[in-house]
Amino acid sequence: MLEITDLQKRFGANTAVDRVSLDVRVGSFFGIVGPNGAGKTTTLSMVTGLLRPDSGSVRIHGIDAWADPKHAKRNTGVLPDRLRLFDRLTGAQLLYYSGILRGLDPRTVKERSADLVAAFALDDAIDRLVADYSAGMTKKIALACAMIHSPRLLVLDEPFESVDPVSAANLTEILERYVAGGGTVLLSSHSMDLIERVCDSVAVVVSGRILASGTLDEVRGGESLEERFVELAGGRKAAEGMEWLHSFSD
Ligand SMILES: Nc1ncnc2c1ncn2[C@@H]1O[C@H](COP(=O)(O)OP(=O)(O)OP(=O)(O)O)[C@@H](O)[C@H]1O
Repeated sequence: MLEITDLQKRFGANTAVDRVSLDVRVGSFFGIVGPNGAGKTTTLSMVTGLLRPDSGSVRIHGIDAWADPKHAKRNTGVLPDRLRLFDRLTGAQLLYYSGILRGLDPRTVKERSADLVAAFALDDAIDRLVADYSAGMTKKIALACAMIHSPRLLVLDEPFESVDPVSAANLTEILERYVAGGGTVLLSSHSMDLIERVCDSVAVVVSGRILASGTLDEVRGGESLEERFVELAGGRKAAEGMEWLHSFSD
């Protein structure tokens, strides 16, 4: 479904993504994990056409995403990192806008919107301005907007950040059903538990490089994902110093 080859991005002297290659097969639930600043968002932004790579290629369903972005984007639904939504629209208007922008006819948009609102339990909020939504509700409406054109691939940057456990379970179920129906999900998350529960494959990115990737069991190698992650990320740092913190100012 997705073939990333030798993707590279530098910001000045900082190589944020260093020759990353990754294959995500059709029907896979693929997780990317890595410490803060590892290059996850930069990689996902280059996959979804939001950031131009310095070199390397991205193929989505066989289409070169940077040579033929229009075609590739038709196959992709995106939940970007810092959500920039048209939040002076109501949830219903934002869904309608997203559907029309994706070339759907108004009737189809309305039908799908009703299904999405029910699935994401947004009934009470749908006629309110998105600007007034909580962080978790904003994630939900953004994810609903990303799914309305029934893309083959969903690329989700930290979809569960600020989402309560009940809503996270609800979102997970929606995504699992999407994958069971032949969809493919690529997501980044800091929640090892969640990745272990929902993903079949995972890649660990550290300092712009993929240090491990494969099925969950291959990457874990008999340990928990968290243990493996900490090991690959360079181990825990002992919390030393800052004795002044215990000298309380009163
Ligand atoms: N627009 C930019 N300009 C300059 N540097 C950037 C820019 N975007 C990202 N970086 C740098 O690239 C590196 C990778 O950042 P990125 O946001 O991809 O990390 P991340 O793995 O998503 O981190 P987090 O888990 O904290 O969200 C960091 O060193 C970051 O400072």
